[in-house]
Amino acid sequence: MTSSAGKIVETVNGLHITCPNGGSIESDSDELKGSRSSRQRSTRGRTQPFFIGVAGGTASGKTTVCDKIMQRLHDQCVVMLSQDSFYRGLTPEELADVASYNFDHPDSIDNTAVVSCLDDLKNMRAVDVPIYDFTSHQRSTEVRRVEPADVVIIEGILVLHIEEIRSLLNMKIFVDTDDDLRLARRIQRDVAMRGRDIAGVIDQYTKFVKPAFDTFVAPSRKHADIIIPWGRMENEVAIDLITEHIKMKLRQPELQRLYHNLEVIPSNFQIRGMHTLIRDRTTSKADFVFYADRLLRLVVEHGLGHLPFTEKCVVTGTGHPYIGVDFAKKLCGVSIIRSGESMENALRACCKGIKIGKILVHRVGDHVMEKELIYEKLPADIAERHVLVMDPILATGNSAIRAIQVVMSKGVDEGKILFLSLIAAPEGIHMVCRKFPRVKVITSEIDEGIDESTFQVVPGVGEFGDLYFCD
Ligand SMILES: Nc1nc2c(ncn2[C@@H]2O[C@H](COP(=O)(O)OP(=O)(O)OP(=O)(O)O)[C@@H](O)[C@H]2O)c(=O)[nH]1
Ligand SMILES: O=P(O)(O)OC[C@H]1O[C@H](OP(=O)(O)OP(=O)(O)O)[C@H](O)[C@@H]1O
Ligand SMILES: O=c1cc[nH]c(=O)[nH]1
Repeated sequence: MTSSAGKIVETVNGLHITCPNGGSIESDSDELKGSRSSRQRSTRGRTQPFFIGVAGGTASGKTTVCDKIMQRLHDQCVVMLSQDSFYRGLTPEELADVASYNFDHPDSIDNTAVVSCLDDLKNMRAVDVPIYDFTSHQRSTEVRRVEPADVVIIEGILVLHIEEIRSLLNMKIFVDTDDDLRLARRIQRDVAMRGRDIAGVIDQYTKFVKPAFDTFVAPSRKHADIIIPWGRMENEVAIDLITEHIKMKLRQPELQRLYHNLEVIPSNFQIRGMHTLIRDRTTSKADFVFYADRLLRLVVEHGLGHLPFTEKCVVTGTGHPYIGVDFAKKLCGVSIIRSGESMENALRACCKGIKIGKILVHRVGDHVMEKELIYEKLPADIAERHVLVMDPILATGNSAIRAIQVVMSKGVDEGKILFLSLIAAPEGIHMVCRKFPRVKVITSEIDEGIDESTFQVVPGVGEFGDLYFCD
């Protein structure tokens, strides 16, 4: 099946998706609503899984919570690891006096192996996970092969206690179950499944399990994003909320999962159509400017939506009150010369009489990475304002970083800066979002990357300034 625009490769919900080179496009309709460019990149290149850590005291129900999350995420590729698999095997001396061995101390686990395993999965490499035998207190000679997945869940009493593990997690869960109930379950389980007797279990609990819970496990609760009350009743509402959040995260472009300060305007076919026009090298200058202006207006409106507001009540033409909001006061724009100036009209059209400053940066000699300030003209009272820094193209991120540094050097708080762009490369997003975690970075599409020799965004548009300003 073909169309004049190219080969039709998918039909989704009645919508035909065309791809000139006949390449494949994923057919999930939710993806179509998201950023197609970023999705194309992620299906071709590496994506990172979503990491969930589930901690809680012994026999708190961590495994059940993980199983339930996995069941609800049945349409995703999910793998589960247990910190227990990484227990160190006991030496002959330790085995000789196993009753004195503290299995609940962080040192009993090979944390280097846990972190290396998570690192491999993060880089989409398969791993061999040890198999631990609770009866012999030894690792088996066999291993379990775990393939990379969209979601990786790791559970264990100490996963939130260990900083190196914690720092890899996108979501941290603590399962909170009554101590009495946990002890009762522990006795039942260790006798039935781990070859222990009741007296031995209680002795181990009093000597090691309870003190370690109080010292390491319970305090790690403060690192949790979510604490799930668990126990006699299984908390289905919590499981639903958690899985909905994970599904939402998985639908987001990968970079948005990494950076809370990155915002990609929700796409639709109207926006995709305008992007197609400005990216088409055969588009006339007049059309390029027309559609770029429309898109820039959307970016600016979206940016303004991130400013603080106050509640305001007005009386409508019917004499009834309408409870609404009042726009933020004290803002200004700063355009990065030259391309950033293309956004000034959009900002003025939205905010009548807004002050707009300008910054000109230039690369230092042949150093693409280093930008020096050539010129700046900023409102004298900029420190009291919210600042919208504007540049349609975020490529390496060096211009944006230099401009943000200049604005901050005038006393503007990082949290009061928004960076607005039309097209952003992942390289620039990493640079800016990492360096300024409190600057909100807003863009309408994320492209594949930067050409290493020209430093242009790919697929990009080309030289935005030339296309917009030159005949
Ligand atoms: N006696 C003994 N205990 C061990 C050994 N290895 C681990 N443990 C115990 O195993 C416990 C960790 O497993 P739990 O968190 O209870 O297991 P779980 O099945 O994940 O628990 P839930 O899913 O929350 O019910 C620690 O409290 C250790 O005391 C061992 O070789 N011998
Ligand atoms: O993220 P970076 O790698 O710094 O690149 C982005 C910058 O490059 C472009 O400007 P250019 O230097 O081409 O000047 P122009 O605006 O005058 O076209 C663009 O408008 C940005 O300012
Ligand atoms: O692709 C690019 C990169 C920087 N500046 C542009 O105008 N385009």
